[in-house]
Amino acid sequence: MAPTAPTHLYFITGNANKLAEVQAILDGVIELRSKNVDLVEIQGTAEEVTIDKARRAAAAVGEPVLVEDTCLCFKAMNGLPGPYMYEHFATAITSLCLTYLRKWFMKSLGPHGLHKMLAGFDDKSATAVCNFAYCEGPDHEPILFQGKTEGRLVESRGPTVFGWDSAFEVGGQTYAEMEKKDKHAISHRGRALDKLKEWLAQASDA
Ligand SMILES: O=c1nc[nH]c2c1ncn2[C@H]1C[C@H](O)[C@@H](COP(=O)(O)OP(=O)(O)OP(=O)(O)O)O1
Ligand SMILES: [Mg+2]
Repeated sequence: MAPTAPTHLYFITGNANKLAEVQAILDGVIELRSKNVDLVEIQGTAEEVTIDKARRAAAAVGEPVLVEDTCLCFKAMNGLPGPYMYEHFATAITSLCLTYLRKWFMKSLGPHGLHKMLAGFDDKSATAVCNFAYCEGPDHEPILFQGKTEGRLVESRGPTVFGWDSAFEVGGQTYAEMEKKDKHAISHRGRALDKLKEWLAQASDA
């Protein structure tokens, strides 16, 4: 059965900053309700984690749901152990990184210390990747919407309200230094939600 456009969506998150951004970006597009459901996050690639999370959320809520998973990836670290080891390294890092490492890094280094992660590397480039998954309800296949933004890891500049916003620079400004609407116009989250909006528009025409 082809997925149909929902009239409302439950955005399942425990992160208040994400919720505020998603509400702002989807304002006037769809009725967004929020719910914090404690969901088990499996180990796997970012895409697998998000799709599985959407399935669990739909089963728990019994309504159309949206979930999101964000990660910040560093080119220097991926490239490090060479092409052969890369596969093993990347798999191990992806699964570990997703659930524990990135939170551990954020907690122990904080936004002010985050740049130290790449202290030994010349390449400071980083990619912010956002995966949203929409699931119409229990027993429906989730649909994935991905957005990516290239930037670099810098010493913290701007307010340290949201995760690594003050340490991720795009076009000369950190996310934290940008007006919210300017961040949304180029952010990983804004880009992923552009795809969701496009899908919603098409699905409601169909
Ligand atoms: O635009 C962003 N700007 C700066 N930092 C960000 C952003 N988006 C996520 N982050 C940070 C917050 C969290 O410390 C970490 C993992 O995010 P992530 O695991 O997806 O979120 P979470 O577990 O806090 O919420 P949820 O309940 O939706 O899974 O990345
Ligand atoms: Mg999470």
